[in-house]
Amino acid sequence: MSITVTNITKTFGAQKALNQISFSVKKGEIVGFLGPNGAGKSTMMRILTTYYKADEGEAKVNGHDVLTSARAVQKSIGYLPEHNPLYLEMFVKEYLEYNASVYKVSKSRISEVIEQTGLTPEANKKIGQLSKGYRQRVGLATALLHDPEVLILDEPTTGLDPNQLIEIRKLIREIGKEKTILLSTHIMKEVEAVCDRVIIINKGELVADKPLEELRETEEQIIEVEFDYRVEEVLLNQLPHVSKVKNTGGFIYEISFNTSKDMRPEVFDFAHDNQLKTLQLSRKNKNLESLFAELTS
Ligand SMILES: Nc1ncnc2c1ncn2[C@@H]1O[C@H](COP(=O)(O)OP(=O)(O)OP(=O)(O)O)[C@@H](O)[C@H]1O
Repeated sequence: MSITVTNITKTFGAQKALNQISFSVKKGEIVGFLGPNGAGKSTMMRILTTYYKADEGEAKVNGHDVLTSARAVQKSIGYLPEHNPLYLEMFVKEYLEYNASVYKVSKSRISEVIEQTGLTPEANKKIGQLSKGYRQRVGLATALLHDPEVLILDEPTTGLDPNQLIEIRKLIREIGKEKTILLSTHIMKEVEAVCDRVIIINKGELVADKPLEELRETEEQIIEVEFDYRVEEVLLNQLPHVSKVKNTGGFIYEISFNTSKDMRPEVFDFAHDNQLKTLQLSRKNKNLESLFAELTS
């Protein structure tokens, strides 16, 4: 395992930012760490990168304990913090050389990461002159300098325009062929585009840990229907394959079914048989977005 987290708890004053969190990340996996604002994502990442100490529990990176072997953990990890701190007055190459000297990294490695992160045309520019997307590349290049096995990326695409977003995601996928990556984000599309697995946390609690493949293959579908009058939920629960019925306001219902068969005609017939009018009817497959909404609302 590249990362193992066991029952980690972290409290700030009276607030529990993380409560008994456990998960692991296998070598070579790209795992999305998803959660609403304040869920505890950055706190978990700071514990893994040895910036914060947990109150309870154990965390290991490449088998090294974050508390007792902090140096070995730092050597194994490349970290791109949420607010990527860069010296805007420095030239790209100069900045990487400066960081390389801290890590005692060879000159040839600097050229390697410049090429790998697509920075070659910008290498002689000042960081302050770069677009946000290229500044993120500088952050990624810095995180990669000492050739760590594990990368921890805290919201790496925040504030990027749609083109830069695609480019950076492509780059992360490329890097992910060789490294283990834990990547935090608010963006579900990002997880779907880049990750093998998703971990969702909400208010410091782990609420889901699922392979993306499982979500893609799910047979669950949700039908949103609006009738012209109130319906008892017990009646809707009698429809075949129903797993859940939820009134989302007014006479609108969200009905979940466990089947790949299109259930819209059944719902339509149900309305007709019960002298109801169907004002609107739509079907969506259960995806990461609906799972996230269900688990964090
Ligand atoms: N150094 C700190 N001192 C006090 N409270 C903190 C500190 N760091 C984090 N917190 C609190 O812990 C909770 C979790 O914060 P964290 O930054 O880990 O969330 P997050 O999931 O990364 O959020 P976001 O998506 O907004 O970046 C928040 O309520 C935050 O205010």
